[in-house]
Amino acid sequence: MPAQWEAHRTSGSTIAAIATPMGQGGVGIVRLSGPQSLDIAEKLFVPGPRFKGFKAYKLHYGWIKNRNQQILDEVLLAYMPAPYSYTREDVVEINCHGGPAVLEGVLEALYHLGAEPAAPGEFTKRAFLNNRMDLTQAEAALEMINAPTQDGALLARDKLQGHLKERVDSLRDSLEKLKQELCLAVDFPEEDLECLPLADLAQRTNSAVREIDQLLKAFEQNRVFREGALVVLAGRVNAGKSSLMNALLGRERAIVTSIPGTTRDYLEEAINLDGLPVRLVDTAGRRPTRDKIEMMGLETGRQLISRSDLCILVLDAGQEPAPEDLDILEEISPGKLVLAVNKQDLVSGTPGWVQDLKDKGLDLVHTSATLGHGLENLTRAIRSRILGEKRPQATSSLAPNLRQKTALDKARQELLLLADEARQEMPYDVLGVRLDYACTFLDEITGRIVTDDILNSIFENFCIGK
Ligand SMILES: Nc1nc2c(c(=O)[nH]1)N(C=O)[C@@H](CNc1ccc(C(=O)N[C@@H](CCC(=O)O)C(=O)O)cc1)CN2
Ligand SMILES: Nc1nc2c(ncn2[C@@H]2O[C@H](COP(=O)(O)OP(=O)(O)OP(=O)(O)O)[C@@H](O)[C@H]2O)c(=O)[nH]1
Ligand SMILES: [Mg+2]
Repeated sequence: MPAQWEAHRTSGSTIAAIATPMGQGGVGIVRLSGPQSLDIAEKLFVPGPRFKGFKAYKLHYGWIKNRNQQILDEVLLAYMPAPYSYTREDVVEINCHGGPAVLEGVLEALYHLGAEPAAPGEFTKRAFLNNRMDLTQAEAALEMINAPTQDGALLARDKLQGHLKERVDSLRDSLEKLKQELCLAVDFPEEDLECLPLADLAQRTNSAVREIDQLLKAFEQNRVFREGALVVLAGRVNAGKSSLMNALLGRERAIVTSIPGTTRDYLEEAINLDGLPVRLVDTAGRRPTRDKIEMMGLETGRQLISRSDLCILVLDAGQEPAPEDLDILEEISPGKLVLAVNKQDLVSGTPGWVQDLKDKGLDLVHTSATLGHGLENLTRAIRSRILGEKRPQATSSLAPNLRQKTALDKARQELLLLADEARQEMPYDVLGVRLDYACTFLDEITGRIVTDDILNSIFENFCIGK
């Protein structure tokens, strides 16, 4: 462990928090970590008749008292002694009935006996500081909780298991080794050591860059599984955007009326499209307007479209595309566009202009939001526009998160500079400094080098009790 963290480890405080969500549940867990965990829990626990002392990793049946020494709830209690626990400290978990009043009563009693409230992510932070996991694994715990779909969970699992850490560490080790070979040539020039040939250096730098590129590619490919794809419904007023939003969600989320200009602001809802997590956004319908509020809504819509992974242009099958629709057709590349020709129930046959759009090779589906027709085709079109035919490769594509990606970018940049400087035959010690920088950026990913700022920015996103 880096020396700077010794202080944290020996700080000796015992933290407590409710580890399960607030609300009613079958079971709710209150968690303690730190040297006083068992002492504190013991003072509140009234064991059942078969209890013969606290055994590690057993569930002990009994009752728990509140801070006034009244029996509060029937519980199961687990004791996990250091260092074989989640945090590597003594951990006690109290499994209560899952109601907020019970859990708060227990927590209050723990505070009363000297436990301190845990900060967000503090259990996992302690696990990291005590070397039970590296930073990529700590982040994976959060990604697991936030995973919007099962595929997203599989990606988090790979990192939780330490596969990203292994990849980054082995890349770092190869650069470290390269640097040692360079330095040997610098430090003992008189010994006539064979210098590392520049061609070797170039080749090894190159292969490190390629390794980084693979990880960066996985970042892009898997982004939608971590965050959800942004899909925006757009088009002229009254085309049926809000109706389609509701139909896809399966509930009446957005207001629908026959009055053009019903939606003025945007609405966002999360939806799982056959495993693809989507943030579906309904926007204000387009039309010429001087209304200030409506203009603001339209501007918001435009910004959403520009950030979107996919735009669904909703057209009214009974009307030729309006200039506003043609604007969207112009603005957006066909790869990010699906046309939904809606109100299909009101027309018979395929109007000529629809055929023209199809002939242009645009992705087009016929829908009737009110009858619920064409929704599967629309879902399929959205999926295949965003994903192609691929699903995430749960075992082979290790996907860095944004923080990790940013550090990889920086390491890659150093390696490219190194390659450049090697071509200019710069001195070996100059080249060595580039390798040092690259290693430093890789170390930021795993947390071998870490600042308080990095730690805070990671763990402030956790929930309390994790
Ligand atoms: N009740 C409960 N469920 C939970 C957790 C928890 O902390 N408590 N977890 C929390 O995120 C996750 C499981 N992760 C865990 C990771 C390590 C250890 C642990 O005690 N490891 C020890 C002992 C391992 C062993 O006995 O083989 C160790 O690594 O030394 C516990 C949970 C999900 N479910
Ligand atoms: N017959 C038929 N009517 C539809 C269909 N989809 C929507 N409508 C009707 O068209 C009208 C407008 O629907 P909305 O969903 O509010 O349209 P919008 O595009 O959100 O409109 P704005 O919010 O004004 O931009 C409503 O009266 C809907 O009932 C459809 O597929 N078939
Ligand atoms: Mg609407």
